[in-house]
Amino acid sequence: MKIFDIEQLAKADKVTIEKQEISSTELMERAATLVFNDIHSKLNGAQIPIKIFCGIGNNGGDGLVIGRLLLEHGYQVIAYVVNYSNKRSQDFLLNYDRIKEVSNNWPSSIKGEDDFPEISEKDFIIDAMFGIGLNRPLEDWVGKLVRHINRSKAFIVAIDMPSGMFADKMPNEKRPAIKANVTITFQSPKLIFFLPQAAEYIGDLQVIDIGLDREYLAKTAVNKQLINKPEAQLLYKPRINFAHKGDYGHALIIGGSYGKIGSISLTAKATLKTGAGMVTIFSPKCGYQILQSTVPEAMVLTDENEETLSNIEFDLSPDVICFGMGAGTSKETTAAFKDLLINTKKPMVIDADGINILSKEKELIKELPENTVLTPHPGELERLIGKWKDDFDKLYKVKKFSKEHKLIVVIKGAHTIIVFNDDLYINNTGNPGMATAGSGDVLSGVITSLISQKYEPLIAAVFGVYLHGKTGDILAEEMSYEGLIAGDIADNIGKSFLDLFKKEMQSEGN
Ligand SMILES: NC(=O)C1=CN([C@@H]2O[C@H](COP(=O)(O)OP(=O)(O)OC[C@H]3O[C@@H](n4cnc5c(N)ncnc54)[C@H](OP(=O)(O)O)[C@@H]3O)[C@@H](O)[C@H]2O)[C@@H](O)CC1
Ligand SMILES: [K+]
Repeated sequence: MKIFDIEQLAKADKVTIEKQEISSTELMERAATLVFNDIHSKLNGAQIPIKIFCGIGNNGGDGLVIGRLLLEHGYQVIAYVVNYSNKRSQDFLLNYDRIKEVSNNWPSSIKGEDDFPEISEKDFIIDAMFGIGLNRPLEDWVGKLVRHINRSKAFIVAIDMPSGMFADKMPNEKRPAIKANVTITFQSPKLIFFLPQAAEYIGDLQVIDIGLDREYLAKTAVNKQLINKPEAQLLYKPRINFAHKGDYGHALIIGGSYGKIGSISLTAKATLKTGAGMVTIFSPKCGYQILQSTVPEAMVLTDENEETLSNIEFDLSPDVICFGMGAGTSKETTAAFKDLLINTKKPMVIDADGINILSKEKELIKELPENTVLTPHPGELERLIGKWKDDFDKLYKVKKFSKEHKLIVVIKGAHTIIVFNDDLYINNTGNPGMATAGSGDVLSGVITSLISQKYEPLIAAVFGVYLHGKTGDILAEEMSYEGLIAGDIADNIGKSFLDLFKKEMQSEGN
């Protein structure tokens, strides 16, 4: 799914109005009716106090339409107009009159702190103060109202965006925004919704298709995509009949040290389970017996050193090399990694201590082949690119790093983001159960395996992250978040392939 900028969405609104020959009022009615339907289906007529905070622009207009429809269906509604400006939009004004026809009262006006209503934790709040039109800091008293609503512990549904949130700046103490339980957004999610620091403001995300012009949406280029099943299906390469194991490549997994052999065992298993034709593991001597018994399908080569990697020599020509899991960052291992980089130019996946070594020895980065995939977790990423001010700054720095070194960076997190040049691929599978030891080792194996099967490295990263997360989602249903461990993910990657083309009873939401 494309993720549009707010300028593109505003343009999409305009184009839709022209091409569908409808008024902006009708488009607002359509969008707000879809929100109403959703809320109505959940509240099911419950007589709980609903308070709607409306701005004076079109987001406020949405709030007034939702309020009118709720009143018409017998709900207890109080609508407030937050008068932060005198520049009321036309569609706001029209719906201001319309709600009065139903309630027989004008909405209450809030002009300052004295007008703030009491909010109980039993209230149901609809936040329609600001949407994508927010373009400057909130006035002091409006910021206080936002904090007042947040303090209430009431259940909050934000319309289009949590009010106070800019599309391109993180909210913080000085820049307050509504902390919604649910955000119902129109047509396309906004990038900020997927950044970790925004999670506490967004709550559960719902994207509503309000029928904006399909042609405009299809033709408009974006550099951000959300990866759900339909996108993943397009990435899959069917296996051919009469295939030979050589058709699916030979992956070489290098890593491990005394006490950390399990990591490469997980990576190797995931590489095999994702479909690589052959896997060879290169580990310190101490890994030999463990690996032969935990992953009998893989071949094992060992270093001359007992406990850590010191000299990575092999007489084979792998299609891809994955380096780093459990390797440590000792002097010998660093030197061995350096020799490996200088002597081989195979496609590479670098994880964990591989990234830590690159962070310490920055000049090694230029030895990485183009399109190498790096899979850092937040700590490893910070060591690699330095501290960032906020999540937007992090993306800026990673894009710069990716462009400068021609690398693919997989920023692991609740929504893992794959960065290549200026393009972002935001994964929408996975769950908190996957925050478990070794989960990253499995991901490296999945990506390595896909590269070995001749997927382009960028596709392998995007598709691999999707499959890894999807496997976790399928397993969480069977065994709970708590019960899920990395070995389960490695063992069950196949389920995510099966799921790719399984017919759903209902089409997948977001
Ligand atoms: N277009 C369509 O057809 C559809 C639109 N839809 C809905 O419209 C929403 C966008 O509406 P919107 O453009 O009117 O902006 P909104 O977010 O309501 O802000 C109101 C205005 O406030 C102003 N302002 C900004 N910052 C400020 C500040 N700090 N303090 C004080 N004032 C400030 C600024 O105006 P300015 O003063 O800069 O001229 C701004 O325009 C969108 O999110 C969706 O909910 C849907 O109905 C679907 C159909
Ligand atoms: K809002």
